[in-house]
Amino acid sequence: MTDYTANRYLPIAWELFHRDTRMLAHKLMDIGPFQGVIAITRGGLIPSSIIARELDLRVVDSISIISYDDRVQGEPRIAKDIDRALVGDGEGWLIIDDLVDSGVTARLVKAHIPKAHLATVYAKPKGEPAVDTYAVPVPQDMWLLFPWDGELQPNEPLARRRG
Ligand SMILES: O=P(O)(O)OC[C@H]1O[C@H](OP(=O)(O)OP(=O)(O)O)[C@H](O)[C@@H]1O
Repeated sequence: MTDYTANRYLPIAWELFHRDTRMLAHKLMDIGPFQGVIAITRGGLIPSSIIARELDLRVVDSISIISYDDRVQGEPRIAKDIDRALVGDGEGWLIIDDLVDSGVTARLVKAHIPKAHLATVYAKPKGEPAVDTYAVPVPQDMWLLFPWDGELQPNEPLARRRG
């Protein structure tokens, strides 16, 4: 039997990503107000921009966590920290990422900025408990292919692919 599981990508188009992020914005409107956004780079940068626009927030900071090397998870580390003088313990701040998968990144950031509200657009079951709010659940074994990570090219039907 053909093994197609190696290709279980779920492509997310720009329009769908924008719609799902706006869905998250609606949920966050019921939870706020917030005073600023912290993007978890790099995946959190684009949703942070959309969320900041929808929630009319003008102050945006970022934190960079490096934990994957070509899809293999290693020890997570902070490559770029927040402005602590601005953010403090995170009270009233919103942390945004595109996806929570294993939850490693979200747990590290929550421990680092404990009072902030952490939200993701997409959430896999293992990572779901690590975030405060998310918009769309996705199966653990699917790889989300975000629009900035892919390009249009011809492909084979799933039934003809080999792993
Ligand atoms: O729940 P986890 O298992 O920690 O995975 C989720 C993290 O993985 C992705 O980032 P990635 O490390 O691929 O970096 P990038 O956003 O810079 O591409 C994603 O943007 C999250 O930050």
